[in-house]
Amino acid sequence: MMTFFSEQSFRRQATTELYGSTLVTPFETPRRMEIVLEAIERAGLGEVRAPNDYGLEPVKAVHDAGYIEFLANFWPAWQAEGRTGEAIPSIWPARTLRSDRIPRSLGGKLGYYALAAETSLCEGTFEAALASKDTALAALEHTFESGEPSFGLCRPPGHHAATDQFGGYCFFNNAAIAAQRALDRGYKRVAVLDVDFHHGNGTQQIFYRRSDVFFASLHGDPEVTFPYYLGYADETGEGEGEGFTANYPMAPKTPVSVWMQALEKALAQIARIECELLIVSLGVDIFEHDPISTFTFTRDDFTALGERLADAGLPTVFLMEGGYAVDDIGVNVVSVLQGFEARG
Ligand SMILES: NCCCCCC(=O)NO
Ligand SMILES: [Zn+2]
Repeated sequence: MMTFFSEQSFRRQATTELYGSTLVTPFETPRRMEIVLEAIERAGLGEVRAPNDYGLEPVKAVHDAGYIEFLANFWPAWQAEGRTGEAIPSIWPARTLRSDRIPRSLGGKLGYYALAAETSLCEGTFEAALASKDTALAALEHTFESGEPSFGLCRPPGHHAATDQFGGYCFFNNAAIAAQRALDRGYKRVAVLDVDFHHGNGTQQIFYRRSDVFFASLHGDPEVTFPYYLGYADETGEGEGEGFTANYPMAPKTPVSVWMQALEKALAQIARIECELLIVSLGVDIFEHDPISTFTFTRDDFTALGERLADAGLPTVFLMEGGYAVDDIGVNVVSVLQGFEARG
C-alpha cells in the first residue's frame, strides 16, 4: 500500500497542552509519525511518498475564508504583540454570549475560532496543517488514479476541525478536504467512516446538511467523552442531509465484539446508499492501552478491522487521525493496513 507523508508535518512542535488543570507535553507528538514510519518500513508495507502542494483552493472548498486567514496570520500577529509562549484560548462565544461578531482582539479571535482549549497554537502550526491536507489529497489522488488503497499519514489530524474552528489537535479537516476533492473529481457519493475513539464532530458539521457525503462515526459516548457536545445517535443529518449521518456512541470499555456490530451497521448503510469511495478516519486511539481513551482494541482487533474494511469492496483511502500509545501506534496502524491488504 502506498503511504503519503510530509516532513513539513514536523513544523508543529507544540510544547503545551491543557490537560485537566495542568499544562503537559502534548499527546499528539511528532514522535508518533516516526514510530508509524518505522513500522511501515519494518513491515515492508510499501513506498512512502511526499505529497504535492495542492494549494489553498481545496481548503477554501471546505473551510471559512476568515478562519483560514486567522490560522495563516495568527502566529506572526501573536509575536508582534510581544506575546511569549504558545497561544491557548481562554474565552469563547459561549452560550450566554454573542457569536455573530468577531472581536478585533487576537485573544478574542482565538476563542472565536477555537472549539476547545487543550490545543495550543504555535510556530509552524499553519504550515504543518497545510502539509497534512496535502498528504490527504495525495492519498486521495493516488486512489482515484489507480483504484488502489492508500494511506495518508496526516499530522496534525483533522476530524475535529469544523468549517471555522480548530481543536482536539485538529486545524484543517483532512478527511473533509479529501472527500470534497473526490466529489470534484467525479465521485457521486463518498463515505467517511470515522473509527477514531473520539467523535468526528468537524466532519459531521461540514457535511451535516448534504447527501453527497455519508458520515458514520463509532466513538466514545459524548455523555462522558470529548468532544461531549456532538456525536449522539439522534444526530442523523438535516434537510437534504437527513439520513446521511450515523453515529454509534459506545460506553467506555465496550467489548470489541459490540464495536464490530456497530461497524456492520455502518458498513451496511454505506453499501445501501451506494457510496463509491470509502475514506477512513483512522484513529487508533481505540487501542486498549491508549492513555486518553477507554476502548479495548488489541493489535489483532486492528488486523480484523482492516480485513473487514477490505470486504466492503470499495476504493479506500485511510487518513491518520488520533492514537497516543506512542510505542504501539506503529504496529496498530500497520495491522489495519496489512489486514486490509491481505484481504483485498
Ligand atoms: N482532552 C482533549 C482530547 C482531544 C482528543 C483528540 C483526539 O484524539 N481526537 O480524535
Ligand atoms: Zn481521537
